[in-house]
Amino acid sequence: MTETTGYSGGGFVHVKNPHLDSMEEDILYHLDLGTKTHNLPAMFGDIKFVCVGGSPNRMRAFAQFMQRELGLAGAGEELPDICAGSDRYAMYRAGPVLSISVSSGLLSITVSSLLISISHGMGIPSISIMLHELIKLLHHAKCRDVTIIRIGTSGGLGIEAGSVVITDTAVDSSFQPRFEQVVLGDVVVRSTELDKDLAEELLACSREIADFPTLIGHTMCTYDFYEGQGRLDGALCSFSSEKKLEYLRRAYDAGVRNIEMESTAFAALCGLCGLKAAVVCVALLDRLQGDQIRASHEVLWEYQQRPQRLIAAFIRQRLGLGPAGRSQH
Ligand SMILES: O=P(O)(O)O[C@H]1O[C@H](CO)[C@@H](O)[C@H]1O
Ligand SMILES: O=c1cc[nH]c(=O)[nH]1
Repeated sequence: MTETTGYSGGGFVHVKNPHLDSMEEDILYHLDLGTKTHNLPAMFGDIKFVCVGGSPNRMRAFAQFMQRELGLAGAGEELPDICAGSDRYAMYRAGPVLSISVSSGLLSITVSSLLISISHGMGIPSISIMLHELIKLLHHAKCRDVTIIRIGTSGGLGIEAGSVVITDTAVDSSFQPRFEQVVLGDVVVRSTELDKDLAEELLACSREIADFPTLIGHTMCTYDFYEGQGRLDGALCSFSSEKKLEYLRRAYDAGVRNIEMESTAFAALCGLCGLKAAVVCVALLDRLQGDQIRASHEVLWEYQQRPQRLIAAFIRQRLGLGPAGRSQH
C-alpha cells in the first residue's frame, strides 16, 4: 500500500485519524500535555514555526538564540521546559510576542508564541512518537500555516565538514524516496517528499551567511549510526573498507550529500499532515574521509549553530525583519 503527501487548503494541520473526534480527552503522554489539562489553543494557537532537533540542550540554546535574534521579551533569561513533567522530550517557546490591535473601538492585547523548539532524540522510532503528539498538539491548538524544520547534524558525503545541507528529498538506505511503516503487520509505503519552494527559500537565505557552504541535496536516512551508515568502527562490522566506500560512492552518485537518522519519517509524517517541512543539517565530517568524529567540542558546537543561524535568517526574512545584525553567539 502506498500513501502520498497531501498538502491541503486552509493552512490547518491535518490529522488523518477518525477516532480522534470521538475521544473525550487526548493525552499527549510523552509531551506531558493534554486537551483537558491544558488550554492548547491559548498556549500554542499562534505558533508559526516549529524547529526540531535531536538534543534538548541544542533546542534550548536555539530557543534562546531566537529570543535574541528576534528581539523578543525575556531574551537572556532561562527558558522553562514546557514538557518538564516528562523526561522524554524537551520543548521551549520563543516569545512572548505581544501584539496590540484595535477593532470596533476595542483595544485587544494578545500574548502569543511564535516559535517552539522541541528535541526528538535519536532515530526514527523516537522522532515518530514525538511527531504524532506534536502534530496532534498543533491540530488541537488550531494552528495555521505552520512551517516545521528539523535542524540537525549529519555525516557529509563528498562535502567539506561544516557544510550545511538543505534536503530536497529524504531517501532510505537503498536511495529510494520512501518511508516504510509497518501497520498491523503490513508495510505501508509513504512519500518522503519535502517542500521544494521552502528548500529554495532557505538556500536563498543562506547567501546572507557567507562563512560556511550551504547546498541542496538528497539526505539518506538510516536505522543505525554504525553498520547502517557503513561505518567500520562499530562493535560489529562484516564488510571491508572497499565495500564501504563502494556503497558510499553509489549513494553520492544517487545524489546523496549527507546521512542522518530521522529525515524519511519526518518528511513522511509532516507531508501527510499538511505541514510545510524542511530538513537542514550540518555535516560533522566527510564520510568518504573517515568514520570517527574527531573535531573538538568547540568546533562541533560552532557547527551545530550553523543550521540555527540559517533558520534565524529565514524567520527574520519571513517576518520582514531584514538581515540580522547579531547572528553570532
Ligand atoms: O544531530 P541530530 O539532530 O541529533 O541527528 C543526528 O545525530 C544522531 C546521531 O549522532 C542521529 O539522531 C542523527 O540523525
Ligand atoms: O555521521 C553522522 C554524524 C551525525 N549523525 C549521523 O547520523 N551520522
